[in-house]
Amino acid sequence: MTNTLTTPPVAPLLERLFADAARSRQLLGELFGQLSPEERAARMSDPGVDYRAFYSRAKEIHMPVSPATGALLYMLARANGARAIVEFGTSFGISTLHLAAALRDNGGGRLIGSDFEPNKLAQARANLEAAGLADLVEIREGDALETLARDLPATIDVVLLDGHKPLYARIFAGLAPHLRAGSFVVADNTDACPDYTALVRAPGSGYLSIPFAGDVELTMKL
Ligand SMILES: C[S@@+](CC[C@H](N)C(=O)[O-])C[C@H]1O[C@@H](n2cnc3c(N)ncnc32)[C@H](O)[C@@H]1O
Repeated sequence: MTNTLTTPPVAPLLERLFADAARSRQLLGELFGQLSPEERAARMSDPGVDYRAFYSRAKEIHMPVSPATGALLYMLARANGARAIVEFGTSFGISTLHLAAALRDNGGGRLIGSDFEPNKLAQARANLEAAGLADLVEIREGDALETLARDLPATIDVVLLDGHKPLYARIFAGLAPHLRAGSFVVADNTDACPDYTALVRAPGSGYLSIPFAGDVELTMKL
């Protein structure tokens, strides 16, 4: 049985994008090298830090989910029959392509992405066009604290948290009322947001939540 993720045009496009991302990782090292230890710590843990300035300097850098996390996103969205997906942090669209491929194979739906970097928005949209998945995706331009706080689907089946780490708990709080039993939330790089993991792991929170692959948190609404 054929599927969208592992066949052309999506599969070769993802292969190229992951290769581009691996090359851009060196730029990330250089960018972090330009920050003082205090700036580095704040960048990972302070919700009030000027994160927009940092991401502007990182506008050529992909910072994608890993291939394994990408495949997991596709599997989760297929498994729970996702029709509505929200993504905090789209970048060049690598995670978006995995999730939109799942929507296509589920028979359709809507993915709301978010980013504030014009270069990344343009590249992500071009990648979705090239993949034949653009009709399923709306990428909202601006700070996700605002763009993901309005006009959300009544029910959201899958969420990816992958923008500025210290904002996860706030973004999640806005999306949580839309989750249903069986909805999944995947949060990348959660080493940097203990407040978020404490929230979803708390006994009686209404979620089952586990860490895997080092710093990814997988959460299901009970
Ligand atoms: C780690 S990258 C996302 C990678 C993407 N999920 C993928 O797998 O290819 C984080 C992205 O989130 C964006 N971002 C960070 N904080 C944001 C915010 N508050 N609102 C909108 N976008 C944000 C950055 O510009 C950056 O492109």
